[in-house]
Order: sequence, then structure tokens, then C-alpha cells
Amino acid sequence: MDFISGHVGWIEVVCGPMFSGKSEELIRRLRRALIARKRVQVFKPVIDIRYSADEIVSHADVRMRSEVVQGPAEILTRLDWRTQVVGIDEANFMGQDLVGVAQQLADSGKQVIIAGLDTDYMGRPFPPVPDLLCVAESITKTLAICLRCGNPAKHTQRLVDSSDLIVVGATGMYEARCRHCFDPGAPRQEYLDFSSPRIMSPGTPQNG
Ligand SMILES: Nc1ncnc2c1ncn2[C@@H]1O[C@H](COP(=O)(O)OP(=O)(O)O)[C@@H](O)[C@H]1O
Ligand SMILES: Cc1cn([C@H]2C[C@H](O)[C@@H](COP(=O)(O)O)O2)c(=O)[nH]c1=O
Ligand SMILES: [Zn+2]
Repeated sequence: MDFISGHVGWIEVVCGPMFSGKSEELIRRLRRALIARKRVQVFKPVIDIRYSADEIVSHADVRMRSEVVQGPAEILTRLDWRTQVVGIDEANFMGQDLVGVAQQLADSGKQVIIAGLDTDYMGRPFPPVPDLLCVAESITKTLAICLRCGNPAKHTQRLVDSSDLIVVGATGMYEARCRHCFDPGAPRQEYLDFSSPRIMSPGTPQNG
């Protein structure tokens, strides 16, 4: 979605597992905006200073300068009114308020490009990305390569023992896995009925 005439804002979301190229795709789009002489501002959450305090950095060391914010509200206070394109990385660390802020930016005519994990280490929707998908004009799902079998990977396997939703880390703590090789731990067998195509909910009788 490079070119839209007038001053119409919109929201683009790039989502997928870790190592799937979300940050590189975000940087690629922001670089194109700079080539088009657009005014660009880039934000990332303060929690993620794995590789750099003031840059978005991909796992392959592709970099772009960014501003660090405590949360979505600070994006609004730091925003230069002349900015035309707003890039946001690590949406999964930004919290639910990012949905309203992204809408506010788009409603005021900004092109908003957001990257983040769509699912967590258990394969569950990772807020606020699922809600961002609902308000976005454009959605791109990126896939990594499964480190077990080489197939396209939609999951992030956590390799360290923690049940916290948020554990900042990279290679050694997480790896990309395909649907087949992903093992989120001990799945609650009572919720799954493999003999029929439906997924059972808690409390559903096993042989009902
Ligand atoms: N399992 C993997 N699958 C694909 N790319 C990988 C994998 N492990 C490391 N990489 C590297 O990670 C880069 C993508 O990094 P990045 O853009 O930071 O991804 P994300 O933001 O989705 O975590 C790729 O270009 C590749 O060099
Ligand atoms: C799956 C999962 C990941 N995280 C953390 C780990 C990393 O610090 C970031 C994702 O970074 P990337 O740019 O997508 O590589 O999120 C987490 O806290 N909880 C999870 O379940
Ligand atoms: Zn696999």
C-alpha cells in the first residue's frame, strides 16, 4: 500500500512468529517511505533493548533509528504533526491502548505501519495484535523457517522454562517452529478431541 492519493490515513500490520522478518519488512517499508520523501517517525517500546536502545534491529542486524516509548500514549506526545508515516515495532509489548492510538493516527491522516507477534509461546493470540488486525486496512503474515524440519514456521517455540507471557529474548531462548514441530508444553488433553474435527471447550463431555 505505497500510494494512496489525498490525505487518507491507514493502518498496515505485519505479523507472524519470531524470526519471520517482521522488523525487516517494517524497515523496508519505512525506507521506501523515506525514498518517497515522506516524513517518518519510528517507535519501539522501552522493554525491548535487546540489540540497541535507539534503533529497531532485526535478527540479521538490519537497523533503523527509532524513538523509545514507555507505551502507546507517549507516541502521541512525541509525534511531530508534520509526520506522515508512523512505524511501530514490537506491538506485542505495547499493550491494548495501541489499538486506539493507531486508529487516532490513521484517522488524522497518517500511514501507520505496525509489526508484532500474532501469537505467544503457547500459540495463543498475543494482545493487542489480534485487535489491530481487525482495524487494519492491510495485513501481512510473515513466516519463518522451522529449525526442526525446514518447513515454513508460524509458531515461536520458547526454549526456557517460564509461564510468563512476556520474556524478552532471542536466539537460544526462542526458535521458529512449524505447526507439526511446535510443542507448547503439555497440552490439556481434555480440551482436544482428535477423533472428530471439532475442538472441544472446557466442560464439554469427552464422549458427548
Ligand atoms: N528460523 C529462521 N527463519 C527465518 N529467518 C531466520 C531464522 N532464524 C534467523 N533468521 C534471520 O532473521 C531475519 C529476520 O529477522 P527479523 O526481521 O528481526 O524477524 P522478526 O522481527 O520477525 O523476529 C531473517 O532475515 C534471517 O536472517
Ligand atoms: C513468543 C513470545 C515472545 N516474547 C518476546 C521475545 C522477544 O523479546 C519478542 C519478540 O521479538 P521479535 O522481534 O518478534 O523477534 O517477544 C514474549 O515476551 N512472549 C512470547 O510468548
Ligand atoms: Zn517443523
